[in-house]
Amino acid sequence: MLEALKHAVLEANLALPKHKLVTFTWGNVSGIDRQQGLVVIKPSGVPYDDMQVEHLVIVDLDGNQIEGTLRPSSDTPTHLVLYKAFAEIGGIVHTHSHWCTSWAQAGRGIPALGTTHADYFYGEIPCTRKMRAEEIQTAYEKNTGHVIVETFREKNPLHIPGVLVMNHGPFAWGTDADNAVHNAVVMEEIAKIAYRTFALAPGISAMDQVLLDKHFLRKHGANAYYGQG
Ligand SMILES: O=C(CO)[C@@H](O)[C@H](O)COP(=O)(O)O
Repeated sequence: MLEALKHAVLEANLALPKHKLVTFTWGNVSGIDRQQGLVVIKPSGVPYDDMQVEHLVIVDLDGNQIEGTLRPSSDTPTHLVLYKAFAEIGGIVHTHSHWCTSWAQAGRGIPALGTTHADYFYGEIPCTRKMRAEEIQTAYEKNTGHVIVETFREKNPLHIPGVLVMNHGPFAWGTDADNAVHNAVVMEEIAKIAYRTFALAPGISAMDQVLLDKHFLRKHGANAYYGQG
């Protein structure tokens, strides 16, 4: 069982440079086995070209390293906070993809401006608040997870499968590691399209709710293929 998850997480990590979402060793992908309470995650600092399944690290939800000789991703505590807070998700991606990271550095959420967005995100892709100095100086990665969870207090993480961490970059998630990468790719495309939309129409408002409903709910509502109700 865990072998299959390890291979799925490896493939998801290797998809990041293929989709040009990362440079060098930036970014990371994890997947969770909810029955065993174990998370498989990318090893820290390993070039994607060199990455093998035996390099992957397994941790429990308290962060104890269960398997693997390398250090787990430096963002592991963030992943673990999200797995504990969002019980429905099975995979998490963090990247420094250019367009999403630009919106995150500007501290701006990405409003829903068109159907490309509406097919995957049921409203604005939010940006977290700025982290306080003491949050950064103590348990930075864990607190990054906490500000994401705080941002989603009134939101369904399956309806908005991603977030922009202010001054940092995007995190995306999904039903598994592969779905999380899919959402990360879509998020980057949406960020690029939205930037260009604002360049053409600076004062533009978010799309009408009726069109947002139509597109999101026909793809993710009850009985939809993706089953994300
Ligand atoms: O957020 C960051 C750096 O700002 C991370 O994405 C690193 O770029 C990758 O760290 P490892 O997963 O290799 O530890």
